[in-house]
Order: sequence, then C-alpha cells, then structure tokens
Amino acid sequence: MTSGTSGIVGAEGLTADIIVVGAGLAGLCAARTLQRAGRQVRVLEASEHLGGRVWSREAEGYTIDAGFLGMFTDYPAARRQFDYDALDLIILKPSAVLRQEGGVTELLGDPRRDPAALPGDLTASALTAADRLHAARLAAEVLAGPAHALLSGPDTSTREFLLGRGFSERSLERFFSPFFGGLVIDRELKTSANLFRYYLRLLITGDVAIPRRGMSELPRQLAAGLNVQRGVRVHGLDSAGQSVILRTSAGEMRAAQVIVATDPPTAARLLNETPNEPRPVGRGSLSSTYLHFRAPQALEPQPRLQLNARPSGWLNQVLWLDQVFPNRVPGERGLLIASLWGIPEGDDAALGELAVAELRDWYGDAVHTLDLLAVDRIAHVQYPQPASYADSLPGHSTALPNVFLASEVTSLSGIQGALESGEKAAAAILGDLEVLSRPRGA
Ligand SMILES: Cc1cc2nc3c(=O)[nH]c(=O)nc-3n(C[C@H](O)[C@H](O)[C@H](O)COP(=O)(O)OP(=O)(O)OC[C@H]3O[C@@H](n4cnc5c(N)ncnc54)[C@H](O)[C@@H]3O)c2cc1C
Repeated sequence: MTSGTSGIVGAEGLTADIIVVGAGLAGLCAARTLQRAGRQVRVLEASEHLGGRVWSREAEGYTIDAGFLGMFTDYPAARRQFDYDALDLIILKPSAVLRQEGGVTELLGDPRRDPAALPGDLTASALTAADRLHAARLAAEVLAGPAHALLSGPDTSTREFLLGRGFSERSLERFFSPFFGGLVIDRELKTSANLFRYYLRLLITGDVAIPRRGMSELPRQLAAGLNVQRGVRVHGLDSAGQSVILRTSAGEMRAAQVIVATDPPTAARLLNETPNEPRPVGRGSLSSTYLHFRAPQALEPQPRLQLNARPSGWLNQVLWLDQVFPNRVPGERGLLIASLWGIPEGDDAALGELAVAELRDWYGDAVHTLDLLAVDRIAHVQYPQPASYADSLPGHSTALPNVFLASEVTSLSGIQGALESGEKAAAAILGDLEVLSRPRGA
C-alpha cells in the first residue's frame, strides 16, 4: 500500500494508530482526547480550513463567520473543552427584537440581565397575559433538576407541547416560531419539545457568546498541537484484518482505528449506510443562506438579534455585527448578517436583492447603502430533530470493524452534540466507561 503524500508509515505499515476523518469540532475533540491519552493520531480534513461548520474568514477587511453561529456558554461539553478566557468571548444580549407585521417592533428577553426588555416582556402584543403566566411557570419548571434530564422522557413536538401548556396560537406564531423556530430552522415548531426545554434552560442559566476574533477561535483552540492534514478527502473505508484502509485524495492510508467525524450525510456514505437503518446516521439536512452586507454606517444602533416574526418571506434573523464586534469592521462602517430560510434559487446578486427587498420594510430607502459582501449557502446547518428523534440515534460503534462515529448525529445537532460525540468516540476507543455513561446533553 501507499501511505499518502506525507504519510509517516509506522512499524505495521500504519499511517497512524488512529485516523480521524474530519476536522470539525467533533473530530478535533476526539483527536485531542486521544492524543492526550498518549495515542498517535492524525486528522484528515477535506477542506482547507479547520472547524467544519464553525469557522470565520476575512472578506475585504471584515472578519465574517460562515453563517450566524453562537455558543451557549452553559453547554456542559463546551465548559469541559474550552478555555473561555482565552476565547475572549463577547456575550450577546439575552434579548431579541421581534419584527412584527405592520412595522411593529417588540423587544423581549431576560429582564434580569437586559432590563431594557422589561417593558416589552410586560406589554408585547406577541404574548397574552395568560402566555406571560405560562412562560413564568415553564421557566421555573425547566430550572428544576439537571439540564440534561430535560432531554429524556416522553417527547412531543414543540408546537403540541406549547399548546398543551395553554400558550396561545398568537404566541406560537409571533414569538416561539421566530425565536425557537429561527434557531432550529423550523418555522412550524415540529422540533422535539424536550430539545426546546433543554435550550430554554441553557438560555436562562447561561449566555450566548461568540469569540471576539471570530468562531474560528473554537476549532483553533481544540486543534493546538494536533497533526491535521488539510485538503485530504476520504472517499471510502475498507476493513483489512486488524486495521482499516482509507481511500483518500492523497492515496491509500492505513490505521488501526478510524473515527468518522464528517457531516452526517457524508458519514452515512462512508459507513455504507443502507436504507431502513433503524438508527440512521443520515437523517436529512436543514439548510440556510447567510448574506453579509456592509454599509457606510449601520442603519440602526441595535446591538441585539432581530427576528422576523412575519410568517411569510425569506428573512429569518438579522444582526448588525458592527454594534457587537467593532473589531471585525474596518473603520466606522456597518456590517450586517441576514439569514434566509433554506437556499433560495438565484445567484448572489439575486439573493442580495431578495433580502434587501424585505429589509426595505425595516429601513426604508436607506437599504440602497447596503453592499453585498459575501454569501454563504449552507446545505447542512443541522439535521431535523422532530419529536422522539432521540429514540433512534446511532451510537459510536459502527458496522465496520475498528471504525467509530463522532458526530452531532449521536446526540443533538449543535456544538454540545459535536463536542460530546467527540469525547465519547474517543472514550469508546479508550474504554473509558465513565465518559461513555455520561447522559446525552451532560
Ligand atoms: C450557519 C450555522 C449556524 C449554526 N449555529 C449554531 C449555533 O448557534 N449553536 C450551535 O450549538 N450549533 C450551531 N450550528 C451547528 C454546529 O455548527 C454543528 O452542530 C457542529 O459544528 C457540527 O460539528 P461536527 O464536527 O459534527 O461536523 P462538521 O462541522 O460538519 O465537521 C465535519 C468536517 O468533516 C469534513 N469532511 C467532510 N467530508 C469529508 C471527507 N470525505 N474527508 C475528510 N473530511 C471531510 C468537513 O470538511 C468538516 O470539516 C450551526 C451550524 C451552521 C452551519
């Protein structure tokens, strides 16, 4: 066999003891855990950047994240894996502006940490008086017991759960759909109610934060000291006795053990998943488009996330990043990120016009100053997590001998799920039962 262009072939013809396929958060977390346990690990990454879906780049002097991402500071796995001080986190305000029909704007949030949200919390048209009482009760309920316990037990859709709790249809349409639906890319609130309650808990007890220098700080911290080979795509895996052969764009490589840490659709292919698998790795994809606009100046001084609460149109969330990250903007300029539901057809210019047409309702003719800087069309942002999705999650062992899975798809779609899966895939190799028995979401 050949070892690949820069493979270091070990005594048994191995390129490395362990090869991790994919340098997203799951793969990097698994690789770091194994390397710290004394294993020889190599990470192969198809793209030229670290972090998979979590990364930032420079565009004409602006630092932009590939999409709008934030980390819940109370993710238990993030607390274990990251040095928060070194990440230099900027905490987003725990509130959001709801843009309702007819040009009405309503600020809602946690009044303890953002007192400006108090009047909206008390009077916003999105909530009835009864909704406010139900919300207070729900908040108290999710605070009882550990956060991860909210992920287990009987499940239903968020929509059914909220209606069952007495929340009004109006609150679902005008508040919960733009707020939680916008987060999980599911306007209809079909997503698991257990997941909703888990996220609600984390939002009450912690913050949403983004590193000052960009989301790339997360993978950079995990990857320090690791052997990561970029630009190497793995096309297939073959079992070979006690080892695994990897067919890659840089030739064949061989490892005693392999961790597949790609996005779920690719992982399903590499693991030769067949249809009707009871615990599928490929579970579909929710997609989204992100438009980055610059402007001579921000069109408003709002440092909070803005949620489009109108039930139609393409616009989902909007944030003026220059108000939160002045360091990412050259000079006194505006930088706006707008997310769209799905991936509309059309070239960049057409998508820019689509977003500007909807933003015109917010900012009037001043939208002519918006200049499209970059577009990210992301086919797999998350996988759908409907009611009871967790009943059929795959584990870390696979049908291929010596091949393990580290992926958000083993837990929940997000940074917690990715890190947790990296920890557990490594634990499966190391035989670390304590980590393996940690509950999902803990
Ligand atoms: C725009 C956006 C916003 C998000 N917002 C949030 C948020 O606010 N909070 C949150 O918690 N989560 C959020 N998420 C989800 C979160 O980013 C993911 O759940 C998490 O990063 C998944 O990590 P991963 O390592 O499992 O997969 P990935 O990040 O997909 O990493 C997989 C890696 O494998 C590589 N790869 C793929 N195929 C191959 C191959 N054949 N050979 C070699 N390498 C390969 C890829 O290039 C990639 O680097 C968001 C995601 C996106 C895209």
